[in-house]
Amino acid sequence: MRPAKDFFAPLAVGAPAPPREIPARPSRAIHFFDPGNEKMAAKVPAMVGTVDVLLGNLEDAVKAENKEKSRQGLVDIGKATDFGPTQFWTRINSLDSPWVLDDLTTLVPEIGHKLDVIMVPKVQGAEDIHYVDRLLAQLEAKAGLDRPILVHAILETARGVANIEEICAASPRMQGLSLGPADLAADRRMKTTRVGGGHPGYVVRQDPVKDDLGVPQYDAERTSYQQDLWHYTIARMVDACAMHGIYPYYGPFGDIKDTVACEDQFRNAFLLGCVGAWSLHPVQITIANKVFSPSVEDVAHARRVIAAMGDGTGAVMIDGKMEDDASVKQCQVMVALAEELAEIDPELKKAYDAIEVTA
Ligand SMILES: CC(=O)SCCNC(=O)CCNC(=O)[C@H](O)C(C)(C)COP(=O)(O)OP(=O)(O)OC[C@H]1O[C@@H](n2cnc3c(N)ncnc32)[C@H](O)[C@@H]1OP(=O)(O)O
Ligand SMILES: O=CC(=O)O
Ligand SMILES: [Mg+2]
Repeated sequence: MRPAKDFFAPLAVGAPAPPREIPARPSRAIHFFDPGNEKMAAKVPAMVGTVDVLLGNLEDAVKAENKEKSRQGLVDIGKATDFGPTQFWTRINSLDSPWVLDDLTTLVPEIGHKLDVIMVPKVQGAEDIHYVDRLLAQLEAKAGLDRPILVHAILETARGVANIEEICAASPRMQGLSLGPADLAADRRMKTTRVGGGHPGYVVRQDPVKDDLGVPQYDAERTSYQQDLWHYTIARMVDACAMHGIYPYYGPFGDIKDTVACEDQFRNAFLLGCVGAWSLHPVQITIANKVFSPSVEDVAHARRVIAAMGDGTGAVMIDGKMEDDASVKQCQVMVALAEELAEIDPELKKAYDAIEVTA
């Protein structure tokens, strides 16, 4: 552990100072594309401004023989594109792969000035972040960058989950965490075969009804409810991120055609405290933008509570419900997010501005 006095010092002579605080930037959808896939890459310039984060993926889903092509494709896109309000991220190959060193030593000098965040997969513990942190500082210094590149870790190993707090605290560059349900399921030896989402076998069943003599009727019809496989891990991730002032994200939802279940999964994550989710296909951008933007009804209610609560202390009744210091704080979270999103999304701004705050 670095002593507190050294925590914010650059890790290489000439490297930019690490951030003291991670700014809250809209990142409802982190949209994945393969920069080596000509069809996908060609769509990227037109996606600027329609999605909060564009992420050039170099890791899983890119075939081994295409790794160099995708890396070069990312360099070309990074150089040629003006990203405007959209953040530009990449997911590098895993730290134990033969490609990651070339990923970092190529990307930082070539397009480091454009990259906002580097996503690191399969992070196991603080030592992985320390490695990336030092190497980035050296490369940034060599490239003469004046702004540090932030680091985002994917939570996709059992060890990573066990070490979650130390990962969040490992560097002032840490921007956030994403849940990686596919790799995590494999690493935990969960008996699933999907990329995120639920499972029809993971249920809680109603107790058997009893007959008039009190005998349980095991064969009688019973209600069962599918449960959320990811609840524990998302909640753990949200707490760790909140504690460290960084941002939690739900990861991939692989059933592209099941837009309804994708929306449910994203909304569960939003309600639990995540700020965004991955989009693997353009159709998922629309879902994420909708789900991770507070609804007009929620913003209207939140503004009403804030107005009624005056200095934020005490208790009031609104529509038969008690509101007090704790509920007004939740309302402030909602309104702060709405204001942040309104700055970059004219449609949302119009909708939020049209709200009339009633007594
Ligand atoms: C577990 C994990 O690690 S998840 C993260 C890694 N995985 C990924 O990054 C996957 C990214 N997404 C993809 O590779 C693709 O979307 C697939 C393979 C899932 C589906 O691709 P397709 O079968 O081509 O989908 P579909 O036919 O619906 O595509 C429609 C159009 O959208 C384009 N498109 C599809 N996905 C994307 C994308 N992510 N970004 C930009 N454009 C896309 C297609 O090129 C196609 O273009 P066209 O109309 O000019 O032909
Ligand atoms: O990389 C993501 C995952 O789910 O695995
Ligand atoms: Mg993965």
